[in-house]
Amino acid sequence: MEVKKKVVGVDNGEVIEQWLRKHSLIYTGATRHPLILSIRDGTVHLSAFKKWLGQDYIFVRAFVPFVASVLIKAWKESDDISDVEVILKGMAALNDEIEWFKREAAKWNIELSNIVPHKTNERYCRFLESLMRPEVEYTVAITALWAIEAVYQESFAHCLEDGSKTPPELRETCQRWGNEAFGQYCTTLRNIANRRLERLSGDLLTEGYDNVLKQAEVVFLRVLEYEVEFWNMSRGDS
Ligand SMILES: Cc1ncc(CNC=O)c(N)n1
Repeated sequence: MEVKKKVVGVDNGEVIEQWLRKHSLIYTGATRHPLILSIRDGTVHLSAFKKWLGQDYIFVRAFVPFVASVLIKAWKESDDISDVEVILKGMAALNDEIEWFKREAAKWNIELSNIVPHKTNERYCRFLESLMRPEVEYTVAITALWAIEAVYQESFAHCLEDGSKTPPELRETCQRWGNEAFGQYCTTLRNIANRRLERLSGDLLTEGYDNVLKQAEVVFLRVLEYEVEFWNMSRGDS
């Protein structure tokens, strides 16, 4: 039996909000990357956009089994049955997304079957694979899922804000992740992650509680690093 002790009277705010303050530099690096800023100001090189599109299709194909693994963890470990439904809706959206990638690639004359995964992409996909292991706690995995989605949501929403000069032919791409419903999905994921992380913060006597909290923070930071590298790769910096 798990022994738990909730610390009362201690409230440092929500864990993720604390991390966002603590790691704001790297978070901004991932969500306001020069590639995103160039889309927003209309100076983006279409070669960079096309490179991103082809590589991201490969990434998303690997992302599907990762999300499936989070779904399994939610089913096994979550204290709230609605988590499974939230993740299932996310998976359903990925089904549409894969079809969208195929249509978008055809529009740009990109042959998806010929795309060779870039080293940076392979590293990120291997990282996802490491998070699929059963030993990785649900709390850690859902934190990663939130972070991965949030970076895209914040990045592409920025390209749609008033005053942005995003080229018309790229607006649909920005809409895909920058739209309100996707923003809502990310907020729901963050709430789930916060709920799980806060439970850990309170569970002083649960064995390894601080360990899982640390693991989740490290995974959050790794996601941000991989996202920055992914943008860099698309610009041809690596
Ligand atoms: C590299 C990367 N990060 C996050 C996302 C957004 N999630 C699913 O589409 C993505 N497509 N690609």
